[in-house]
Amino acid sequence: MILLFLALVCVLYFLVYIYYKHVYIFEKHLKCFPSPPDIPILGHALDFAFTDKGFLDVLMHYTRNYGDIVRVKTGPHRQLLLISNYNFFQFVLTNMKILKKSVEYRYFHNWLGTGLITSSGAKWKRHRQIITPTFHYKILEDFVDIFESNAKILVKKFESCSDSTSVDIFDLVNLCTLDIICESAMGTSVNAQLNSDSEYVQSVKNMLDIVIARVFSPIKMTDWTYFFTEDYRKEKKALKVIHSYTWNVIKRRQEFLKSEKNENHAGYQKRKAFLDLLLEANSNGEQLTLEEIREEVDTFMFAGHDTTGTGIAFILFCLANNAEEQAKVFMEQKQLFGDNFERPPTFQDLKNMKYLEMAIKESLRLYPPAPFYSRELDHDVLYEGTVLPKGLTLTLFSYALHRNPNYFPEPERFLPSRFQNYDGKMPFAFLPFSAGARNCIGQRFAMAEMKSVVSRILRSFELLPSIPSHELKLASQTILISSNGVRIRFRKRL
Ligand code: HEM
Repeated sequence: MILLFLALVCVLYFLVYIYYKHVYIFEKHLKCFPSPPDIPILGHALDFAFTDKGFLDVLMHYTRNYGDIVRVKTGPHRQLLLISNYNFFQFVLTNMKILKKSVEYRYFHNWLGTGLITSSGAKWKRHRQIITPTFHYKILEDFVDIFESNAKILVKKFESCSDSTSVDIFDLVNLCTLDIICESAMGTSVNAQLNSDSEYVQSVKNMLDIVIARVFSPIKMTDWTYFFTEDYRKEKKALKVIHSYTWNVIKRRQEFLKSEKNENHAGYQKRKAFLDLLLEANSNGEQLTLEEIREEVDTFMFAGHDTTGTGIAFILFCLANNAEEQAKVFMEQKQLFGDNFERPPTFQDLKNMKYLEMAIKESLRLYPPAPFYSRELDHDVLYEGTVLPKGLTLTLFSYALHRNPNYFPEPERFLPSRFQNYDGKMPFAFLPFSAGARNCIGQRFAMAEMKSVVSRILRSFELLPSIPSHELKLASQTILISSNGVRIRFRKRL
């Protein structure tokens, strides 16, 4: 009897504790923020489970109807603030105490370990310091010919469909950017464009699908139920392929760096891949273990391919559907290349592509490859007099921020010239690469790559709208996609 009584007290105590930690504290501090109608325990979870429109549409619906700071209850345990407010973005991104990523990022751990994207605390800080110099302008110059040679293969692919009335460019562009990042990060080629069936390419694709499925599926979210799913087995298989590829490359590059005959070593060029720079940093006493290097190389492979792929696909779509803007970008190419469109661009050429840069920025504003990114509070934080409790997720919804007419008049229009006088004026209104300490370390690389590939394509083709005209159906996976593809048409330039 006493035991039963004690057990009852324990259960009661546990329930009160859960109520206090997950309901009362949040209710007390966050009631000032507007929130859509919800149901007990599940909160707004059903809005996401039963939408036929997708996650992105639900978030946009909340923002349109409840404002630029919305309180969302994604389940019994979790609450988030959905933020598209300028001051709040600035507050979060400049606060050195809000650096921890939200729990969703843990689904990447089996693949990326705790590389830059997923790590936090002392490990993240140390790695960021060691890796930052590898993205210096001087080093990026070496990658220009990788961009050009892979863009040429993409042009060949487009040539084969230049009579077509409508081509879905999304996957083709993504294979190109996978080749580019593989060569830049590891110094090897997976030939994704020429061999999209390769085991490595398929495994990377599978991992992206599996991770996103875990974010949204209640069964796959929890490790012990995920263990019984087909995806668990698929993940194990894919990771075996990906990790053994990365390990093999690391071992080969390590041996090469040790070898005396660097200069004349057949098969290797003088250009250094990111991996070489990390291995060198290691031998200079910076102390990244080989496992940590593996994590970072896989992180580059993940972070550096479908982001730029999406970015390029959407800018091509924007130019195809805005003939006047395309003409301006093309004019700039003519000024730089004269009649010699076959000349490979130099790094200085890329810097001089100012109008193309504005067009890419405008496309990133409308179609940010990372439409939101999140932080989790590991302690209470005070924001404009309100306590934001520990455990709260802050979701920075850059897609909605970019479409706020207060910051960008006529937000739905593609107007590259708005970036002519933009820089520096409102630094927290345009954030495709995030900002502050955890901003995108690869943004200069990404911008150079996107310019280079788009320039190569524009020098080869006039881009036209597809027939019939194509309306994008935007949706959010690990990145922004269009669920019905990104369709345009090509006309070869003579
Ligand atoms: C258009 C292309 C790209 C876009 C839009 C983009 C966007 C972003 C964003 C929004 C973040 C912050 C994510 C967060 O807070 O959770 C980020 C972080 C990061 N990006 Fe990119 N990215 C791009 C290309 C690249 C490339 C090419 C690389 C590598 C070569 C790269 C490597 C990284 C890494 C390592 C981080 C984590 C940085 C840290 O936390 O210290 N990204 N990126």
